[in-house]
Amino acid sequence: MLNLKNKNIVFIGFMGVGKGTISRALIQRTKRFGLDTDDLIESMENRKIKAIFETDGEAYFRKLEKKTAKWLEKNVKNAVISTGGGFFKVDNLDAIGTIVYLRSSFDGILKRLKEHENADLKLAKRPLLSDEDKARTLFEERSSLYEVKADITINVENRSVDAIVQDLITLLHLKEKKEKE
Ligand SMILES: Nc1ncnc2c1ncn2[C@@H]1O[C@H](COP(=O)(O)OP(=O)(O)O)[C@@H](O)[C@H]1O
Ligand SMILES: O=C(O)C1=C[C@@H](OP(=O)(O)O)[C@@H](O)[C@H](O)C1
Repeated sequence: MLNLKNKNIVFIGFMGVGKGTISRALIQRTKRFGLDTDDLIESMENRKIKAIFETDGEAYFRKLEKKTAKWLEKNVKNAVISTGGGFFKVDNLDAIGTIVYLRSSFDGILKRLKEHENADLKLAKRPLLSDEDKARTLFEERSSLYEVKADITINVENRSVDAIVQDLITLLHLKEKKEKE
């Protein structure tokens, strides 16, 4: 069983790359509890992310992410945490846990989202994906930044959820072993 000194495992990466999906699969494998920062924000505000962006704008949403990050650092341990695509910019990311970056190309992410049976819904709930050109620019701006923040980077393009989770567990065990030495 993973110990990692009760550290949280925190997923970062671009919108739609699979943070929620991989985090839920890891929760099943490790029997840890899981949290999602967008879900925490939606319950704190009692409205959807889309409505928050529409009514109060992105800057307000980013403040809520910072507040969530502080709460996680102070109150949560031994959990699997999935985050929104811009959450990685909070000041205290490192203090929340072991950071796992899920990496894919932009086209790989779009292809997957568009193939999904609820594709329209998946795209509509993400305000920053509504304009494909702008989303591509954002992806290019963020790609190297995610990499810098990561303790572990995993390639997820064209790979099954099971294969990704298996790799991740191996890498987490290796990290655990190194930290014990
Ligand atoms: N490895 C994968 N293989 C196939 N489909 C995936 C994989 N990872 C994610 N998906 C699908 O991609 C979509 C976006 O995944 P999601 O976990 O919601 O992304 P995020 O939380 O990063 O925004 C979902 O429809 C999900 O089922
Ligand atoms: O990339 C971003 O800045 C955002 C990603 C979204 O989460 P997902 O990555 O789960 O789509 C959500 O937090 C919000 O729409 C902003």
